[in-house]
Amino acid sequence: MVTATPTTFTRDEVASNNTVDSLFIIIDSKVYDLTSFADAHPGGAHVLLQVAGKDATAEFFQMHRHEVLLKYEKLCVGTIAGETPQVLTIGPGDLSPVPYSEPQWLVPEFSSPYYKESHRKLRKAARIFVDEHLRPEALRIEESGERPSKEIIKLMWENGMNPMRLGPGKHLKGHTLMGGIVTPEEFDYFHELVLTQELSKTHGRACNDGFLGGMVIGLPPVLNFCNDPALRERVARECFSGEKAICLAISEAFAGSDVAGIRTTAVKSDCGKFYIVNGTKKWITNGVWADYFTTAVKTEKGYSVLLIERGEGVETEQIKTSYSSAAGTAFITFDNVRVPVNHLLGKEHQGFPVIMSNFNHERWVMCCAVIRSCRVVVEECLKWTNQRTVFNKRLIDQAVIRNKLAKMIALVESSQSWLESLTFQMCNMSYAQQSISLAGPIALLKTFATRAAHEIADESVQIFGGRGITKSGMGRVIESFNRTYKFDAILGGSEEILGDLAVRQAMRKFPKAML
Ligand code: HEM
Repeated sequence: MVTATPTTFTRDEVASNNTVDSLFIIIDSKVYDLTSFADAHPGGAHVLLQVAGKDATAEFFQMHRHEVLLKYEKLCVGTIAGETPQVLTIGPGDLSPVPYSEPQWLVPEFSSPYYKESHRKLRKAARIFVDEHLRPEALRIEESGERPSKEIIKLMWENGMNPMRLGPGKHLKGHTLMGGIVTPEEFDYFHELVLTQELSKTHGRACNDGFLGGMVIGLPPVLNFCNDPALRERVARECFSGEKAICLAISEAFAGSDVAGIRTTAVKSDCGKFYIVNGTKKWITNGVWADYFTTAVKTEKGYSVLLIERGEGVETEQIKTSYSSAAGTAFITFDNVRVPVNHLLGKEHQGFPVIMSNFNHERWVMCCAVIRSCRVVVEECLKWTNQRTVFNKRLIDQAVIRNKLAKMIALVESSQSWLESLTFQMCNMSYAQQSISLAGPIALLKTFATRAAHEIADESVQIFGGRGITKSGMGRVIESFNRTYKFDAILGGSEEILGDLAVRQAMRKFPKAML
């Protein structure tokens, strides 16, 4: 029996620690003393006793994510003399060595016309941020349903992330972006794509919305259409810094993708200084804790958009959806809310252009995120199929599994290529041109990407089996994706509405000549 704890062991020394009173195992040439852990082991003490004193590397990686070893590092008491651990530990910010786990532009032997050095630096810095700060917070609150902490939003602000998430533009002026990696002037849609894709690697779909998703869609109408410069500056400053939260309040129980169906009304007060707002809003991301509501209302001769501040007559209630409450999805009631007339965004009765103005950008952001999440799922499946043995073969050794993976990889790669091609167009078109020429293609891409997500979610759960429907352990990313990918297929315009929009827009350019 080993009495002291040396840093190296022989395999024979480990073999003699094979009882309940002294239970050692080897995983990847490292020695773990599980004597006092065995009774607390979530998989039971019995399975550990079966491998006591032995090399349990294969058994361990069939049942656990690598991160379990990192979390329980204190159980490691040494290594096997003369052996070097083989399992790679991916550090914060590192690229994944798993094939197809990174977009092509990040694979060393591939080149891309789209990305410069500043995009690569931003990728690295953003991933370090996600690995070190955002994912740990996301894992915690995805489960508890809490609002993202003030500290994390402040950290995002200090790194210039919050204004960057609204894309290129004059709102970036004066901000230091990720320690100065990229200047406000050179920041383009590819920088935004990189940031959005990195931020979506939290493994928590609701948290991705919780981390200021409401600001990404609720603040642009204020920046672009607020008629009162002082109000605009104040709201921008408060929302970027996380001091206050904003959301976009358009959809209602009566109207989802059908914006024209809204019933919330705004009537001018007799004194002419206020709008009196009455009505309800539903499925409003971040609405539970929002201080500002960029709200679509019906006015006497059309639709208008008002910036409503939380106050008397504004009530918000959490809606329990299939993802976590960390997104703060709200049902909102406006009951005789008095809104000062300088809070009108754009022109009275001409709110449609204001409502529509950010839709393309919102949908494009959703494409960036869902496509990256699909790739995370592909990575999980590739890792699992290489680790998991069934019928004495690894899953990857089965042709049927390789076929599923081929389909999933092709869907991710084609979506990303289309996304990059459209992003290049965005970089080279004015805002007005984008509205005319890209609304259809972006709508189609979103529809395609969420259909791809549907296929990928379906195949991934088949590959993971029971673990794909289990919230913890090996399949937790797969379970979460299956529960939440539909949010992208509905929010920002449903697949059906967007497909229809794209074809209708194309028909406007249909030549008069007959075939
Ligand atoms: C350092 C050694 C080990 C640690 C720290 C550990 C820890 C854990 C943890 C935290 C879980 C909960 C699920 C998860 O979070 O993944 C778990 C589950 C489990 N463990 Fe271990 N474990 C160790 C070694 C082993 C070994 C060697 C075996 C098998 C011989 C084993 C078999 C299992 C089983 C069967 C489950 C349940 C998995 C499931 O239902 O999918 N564990 N273990």
